[in-house]
Amino acid sequence: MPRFAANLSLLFCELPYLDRFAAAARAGFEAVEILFPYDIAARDTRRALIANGLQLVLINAPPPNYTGGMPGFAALPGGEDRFRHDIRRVLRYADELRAGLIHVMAGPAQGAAAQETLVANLQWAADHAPGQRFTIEPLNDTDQPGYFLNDYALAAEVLAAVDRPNVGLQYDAYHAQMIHGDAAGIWDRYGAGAFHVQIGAAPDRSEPGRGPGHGPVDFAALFAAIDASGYAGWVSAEYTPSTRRTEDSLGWLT
Ligand SMILES: O=C(O)C(=O)[C@@H](O)CO
Ligand SMILES: [Mg+2]
Repeated sequence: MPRFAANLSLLFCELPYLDRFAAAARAGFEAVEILFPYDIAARDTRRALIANGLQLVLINAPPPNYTGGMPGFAALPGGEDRFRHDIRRVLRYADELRAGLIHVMAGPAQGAAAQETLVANLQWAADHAPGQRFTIEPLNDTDQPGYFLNDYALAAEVLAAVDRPNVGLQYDAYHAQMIHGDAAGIWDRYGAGAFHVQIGAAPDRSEPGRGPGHGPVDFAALFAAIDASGYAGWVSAEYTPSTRRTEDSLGWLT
């Protein structure tokens, strides 16, 4: 079985932010990810991680976005100065929190200029922080209308153009299923070399499971394919629990 991490921006949200760490540890997780930790002093998040023996796998950049704002702007021509400013800021957080991965969000954009901007921004980030690993993730059009990176083939094209060893794919079974209707096929085609994996059922983005209320993805088969591919990173549970308490949604772990 893969090593599973908990996304604390979606899991354990029935608890205040700083209490989610202990809840994740109690549930057996050894690693977590946090999409936007920027409203909280990094030292408080760091303390919660250490107190609960947790590793931080990933944070998102550039902030702030997503909670009502723009979902990133790395692909927006003209936003380069702001991009660099925000990457510098997110690097300070990543450093203090020992976040292994930074997810760079492309934002709403279209066309060749957007693609060139995204590639150039990612190259700048990769060269500016060669010891840091960055990811990009295709997001589906229903959740993120107009988002530039909305397809796995496009992500592969962007990564080939960026051509840096510290920039890689963030595969999310939920988005892969929503975009292409075939989460397993997308893993088989694009999973090799992925830096990070996230999971959630589609279309309802609930806990991994199959059938009524969850959708068609066979997660046991997907986990086997991920293991067989040699992927050694974390597989992060990024879903909205269908149960009131997150721990009651964790049956899929066993
Ligand atoms: O929406 C997702 O899926 C993500 O992984 C997020 O990082 C976007 O904020
Ligand atoms: Mg995701």
